[in-house]
Amino acid sequence: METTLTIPAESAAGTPAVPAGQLVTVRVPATSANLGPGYDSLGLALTLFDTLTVETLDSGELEFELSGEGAESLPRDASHLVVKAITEALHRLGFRHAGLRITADNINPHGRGLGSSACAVVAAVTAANALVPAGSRQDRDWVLQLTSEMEGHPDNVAPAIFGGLALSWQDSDRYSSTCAAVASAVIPVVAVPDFELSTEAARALLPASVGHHAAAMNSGRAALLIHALTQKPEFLLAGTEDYLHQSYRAEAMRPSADLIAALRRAGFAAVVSGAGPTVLVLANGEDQAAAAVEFIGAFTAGNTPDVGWRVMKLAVDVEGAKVEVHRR
Ligand SMILES: Nc1ncnc2c1ncn2[C@@H]1O[C@H](COP(=O)(O)OP(=O)(O)O)[C@@H](O)[C@H]1O
Ligand SMILES: N[C@@H](CCOP(=O)(O)O)C(=O)O
Repeated sequence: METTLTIPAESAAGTPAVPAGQLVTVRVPATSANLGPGYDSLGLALTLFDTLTVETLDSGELEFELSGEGAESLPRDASHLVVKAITEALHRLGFRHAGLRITADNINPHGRGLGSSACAVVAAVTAANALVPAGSRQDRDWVLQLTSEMEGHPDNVAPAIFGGLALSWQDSDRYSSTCAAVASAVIPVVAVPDFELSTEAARALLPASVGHHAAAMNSGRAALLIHALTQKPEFLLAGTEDYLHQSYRAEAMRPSADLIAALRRAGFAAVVSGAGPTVLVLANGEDQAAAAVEFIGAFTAGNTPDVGWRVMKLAVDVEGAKVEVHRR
């Protein structure tokens, strides 16, 4: 999560409010970005979902019903990320709200590298877009532009919007993304530790530039990774080698870095999920996925006794953000 977008106070004057009583629900998948060498460009949607319901009010109030992740700690005012993103999205669409009831069931763990902030802004912007009249609504590319701007990089928001494996890139003022079909043998396994690392802090650890050799090595692996993910999973281990970010961040997530090194030595394609500290294994088939779960259990029991890990065998979500309009 990078950008805080603010609306000038005077711009709200004269802007129509979305009528009260509109009700939409959006379901958005968690995402694992980077996948090793795909820093700020590759991301995979996972079958772990946050659900956001937004109702427009005319009371001027903000009401919150929060459950799951962050229910006790997230702010219950205009500084809540979902409220900020809805407010900004409505502004860009030529509207404002006159009060909101936010009901959020957050399953995606926060600050763990599974794209929770991207999940939140995609849900919010998608909901805002569904709340305005049909003639004012925009397409999913518009959602990609705004949410990438909010996040500062497109690699989480693209798979959260479109589902599947998203390959994203950036021109000076425009984000683009396309999807590739993941081979059915590829099974994502995540090990989520009980400590957090904010994406902002993890990005601050990266150098301003890297050498030509590292860039060349990384290009080769990123190209190989797409082939491995889509057609030849036997190349997943080689294709997930990264030269741009993981080594610089390792000290900030030592237990995760140790687990990844051990998994890779044992032949599993393990990487840092997003900016960490979650560990992602891209398993080649059910047997390897089961073996990865077992390996993680045994390694962490013996080597990271102070860290609690939640290990989940997931699947690739191919639907992306789904919106349901209850009342308009
Ligand atoms: N569903 C949500 N509702 C409100 N704020 C959220 C939500 N999800 C994430 N956030 C905010 O984003 C922060 C995590 O963002 P970030 O550091 O980018 O980690 P992550 O890897 O989980 O995206 C949380 O601490 C919280 O402030
Ligand atoms: N490319 C970004 C991805 C951040 O993902 P998150 O899930 O940790 O927010 C980065 O590596 O900083």
